[in-house]
Amino acid sequence: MITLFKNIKELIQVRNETISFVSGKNMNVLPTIKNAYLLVENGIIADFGSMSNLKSMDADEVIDATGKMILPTWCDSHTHLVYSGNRESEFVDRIKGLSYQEIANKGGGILNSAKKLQETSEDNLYEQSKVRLEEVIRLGTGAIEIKSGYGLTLESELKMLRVIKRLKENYTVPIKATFLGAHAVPSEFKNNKEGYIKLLIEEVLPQVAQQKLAEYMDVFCEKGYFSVEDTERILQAGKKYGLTPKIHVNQFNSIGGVQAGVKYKALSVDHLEEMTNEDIEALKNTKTMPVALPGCSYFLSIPYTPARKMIDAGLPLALATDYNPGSSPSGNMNFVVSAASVKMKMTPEEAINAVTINGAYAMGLEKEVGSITVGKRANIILTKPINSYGFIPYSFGNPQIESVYISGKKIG
Ligand SMILES: N=CN[C@@H](CCC(=O)O)C(=O)O
Ligand SMILES: [Zn+2]
Repeated sequence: MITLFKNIKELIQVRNETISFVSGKNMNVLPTIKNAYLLVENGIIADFGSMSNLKSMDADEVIDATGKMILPTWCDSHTHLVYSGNRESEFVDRIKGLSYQEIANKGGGILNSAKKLQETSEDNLYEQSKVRLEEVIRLGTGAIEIKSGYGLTLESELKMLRVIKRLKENYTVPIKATFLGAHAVPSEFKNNKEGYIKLLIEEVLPQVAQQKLAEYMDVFCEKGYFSVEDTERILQAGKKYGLTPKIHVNQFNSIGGVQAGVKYKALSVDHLEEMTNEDIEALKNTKTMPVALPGCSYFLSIPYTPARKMIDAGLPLALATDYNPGSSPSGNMNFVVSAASVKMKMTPEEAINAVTINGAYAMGLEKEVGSITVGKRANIILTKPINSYGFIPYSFGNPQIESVYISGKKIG
């Protein structure tokens, strides 16, 4: 099957070769071709270039993209999309003045979601999760990472990971699974965190690895959750099973989680709302991708990751939704692009690089998605007629996507 997209007003994020990620000043460089064509063969990008170089050919399908733009789909490298129910009542509690931490201390928060998930059947959890996955694909997400971490028992963590596996089997978007057993200390272990860590290391991790249910592992390294020492122990245990870390750090406090991530060669360190100069220094010249989650900052009214300071210091940055019921109940990457520009002062070029090539790297998918490159999957966004790609962050809340193609097939 050959599909030709022709007369594309601007083809965005074109890279002749696969690159890992962009950092510092290069984040402000977004290569494009104006008046372009894109050729897709059997779901893979086969060719692209300027319309003036298009040779005559027999395509099975020709799509005239006059006035419209094409970009690679968004790469959402941090989500908790598999969850049960919602936490709307906590949202109302926060409106009335309680903080996220106060709600968590009262047994709400992650523990509230864990209780709901434990009481939900695997089939029902799958049904709830697939609705969210389909929704975010329609919003332009074409590769996604999903974490466990609302199970907090052997049985329920495995249940979550099996749901992620079923999503992988039934959808063609690339999905990466992350084991986040160390998301919170369950109430049964309230005064025995050590017991829970032992359970994770000695019982849950070996099962996750044996059943090949995750590519990555995560720890919520934060005051009141898991200390740097706990984090290092858990990462060390996961390393034995070949699980690469992608960790939650510096959401509320800078306690050394960034340094632990770098030490254990984490693929990414995520959140980073609180960053010291030492944290920024620690990330320099490493392969660990910093990931900012502006939806969480927006929803919890906490600081935004200091993107300007980090990029100006030469670091790369990826952006993701953190889609979860407590701190970011939205998987809309278009909002993330906009919030990054409006609130974090990232240029449209920086924001688009952060949600495409850098996002792909942050989940180990940079060879498959994240740019318009021959040989990559044809996971692409066709915009409505717009004047420039800067219109996407500018027109916040107004969808500029006309259609989404996954492996060359139009969705919906
Ligand atoms: N901070 C830790 N975990 C999630 C939120 C979990 C929740 O509140 O349910 C996050 O990334 O924001
Ligand atoms: Zn998260």
